[in-house]
Amino acid sequence: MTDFRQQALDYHAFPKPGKISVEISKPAETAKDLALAYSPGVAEPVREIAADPENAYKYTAKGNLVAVISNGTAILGLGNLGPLASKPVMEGKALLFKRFANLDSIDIEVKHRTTEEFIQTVAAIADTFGGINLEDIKAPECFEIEKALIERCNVPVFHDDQHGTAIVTAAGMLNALEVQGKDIADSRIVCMGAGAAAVACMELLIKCGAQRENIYMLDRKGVIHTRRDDLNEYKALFANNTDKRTLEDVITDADVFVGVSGPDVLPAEAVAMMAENPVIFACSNPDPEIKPELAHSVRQDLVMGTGRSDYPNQVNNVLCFPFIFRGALDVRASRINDAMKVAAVEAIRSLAKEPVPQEVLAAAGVEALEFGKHYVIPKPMDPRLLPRVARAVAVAAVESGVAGIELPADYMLD
Ligand SMILES: NC(=O)C1=CN([C@@H]2O[C@H](COP(=O)(O)OP(=O)(O)OC[C@H]3O[C@@H](n4cnc5c(N)ncnc54)[C@H](OP(=O)(O)O)[C@@H]3O)[C@@H](O)[C@H]2O)C=CC1
Ligand SMILES: CC(=O)C(=O)O
Ligand SMILES: [Mg+2]
Repeated sequence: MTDFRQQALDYHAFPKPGKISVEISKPAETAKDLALAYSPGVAEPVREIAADPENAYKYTAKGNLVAVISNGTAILGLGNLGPLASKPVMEGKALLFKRFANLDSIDIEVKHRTTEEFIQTVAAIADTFGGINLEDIKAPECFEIEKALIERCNVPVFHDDQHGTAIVTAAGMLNALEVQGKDIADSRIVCMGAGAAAVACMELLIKCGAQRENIYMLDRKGVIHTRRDDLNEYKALFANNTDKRTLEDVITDADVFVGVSGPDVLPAEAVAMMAENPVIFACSNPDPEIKPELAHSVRQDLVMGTGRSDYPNQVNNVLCFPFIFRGALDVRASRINDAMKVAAVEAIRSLAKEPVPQEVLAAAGVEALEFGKHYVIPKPMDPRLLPRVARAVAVAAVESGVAGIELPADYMLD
């Protein structure tokens, strides 16, 4: 473990600190090149953009550029460690945007006093980018921030911990329940955590057929129920009219556990109390709500997922955010709406049922992958995710009327 810690630190430190860099995309060698790139040539696109802001897509990198913006208040499951400490995660998201969707991305960590100050800061720089990916901003502020920025910005604003997580969780959950022979409409769901990811995941599962009254959500104080007087408006949406108060109360006969809270909060004894053929998505990063080895030690009939790359069934928003932004930017969508999110769920979900190419098996370090308990969701390095998800999202944007341009001919047809 210490060895892995040192490997991770060395990976970030050498040969050059950090994980991203900026490269130039035009010749800049000769006096003529510089005259075009800078003075006097640069004045021409300036005038064009001043005359029509849409020309920024034609003459600058805007259309392929996503800002990853955080204030570091909910860094993975590590908590509120401040903006600067979030920088490795945000650089990591930028790396993933580039690696999986060839989107240029830059991380921006914002120090602020009030929520309004954060909103104003982001709104003021939004036009520079084709889209804004908000990351690791804690609840409940994240809800107000995202809503305000969607209203104020002309480019798509997407809080990844809410919607990226929800899309991937829904895709994996629908498949996991299918494998377990269960219907989401009848499934009893326990959600540990009541923040950004939890609220969005449960709202999307409801859109996918789950019954709100079958959901038991818990925060640090236990079950969220109608007689609590300390609930914010987002938790209140999940207040259950129940006498159940503890994890043990609600986990008995539960079909599903979704963990978007913190490490090691699901004991093995609780896993043993779940219904037959349960689904556990322990998504907290880097340490899940229960280690897969421990969960499997008490029962074999599980579908088990975590947020990590080193176990089967990685339920992680990396399966969504690069591809949903690719599709959204390619048709200049003004926002990422529900139709686009549902399209992403279906595209991710259906890919897991197809044969897996050899290159994906090799990258995953396994000999075989087949739809079933240990493979309910595609691997992030599956190259089919880009065309499938981006196309589904772009088509949905066009059909739902939020696209700024038509779908390019033959867009992402594989
Ligand atoms: N796999 C994935 O793709 C993703 C995973 N996550 C994970 O989900 C977790 C939450 O992230 P996010 O929603 O953004 O953060 P938030 O800060 O918005 O919410 C955290 C929530 O978890 C609850 N919580 C924290 N610790 C415990 C505990 N010990 N017992 C019960 N509840 C607890 C908090 O309770 P209270 O309200 O009482 O403070 C709060 O409701 C993180 O671990 C993160 O890594 C998030 C996004 C994506
Ligand atoms: C994966 C992710 O975004 C998180 O754990 O916060
Ligand atoms: Mg996150």
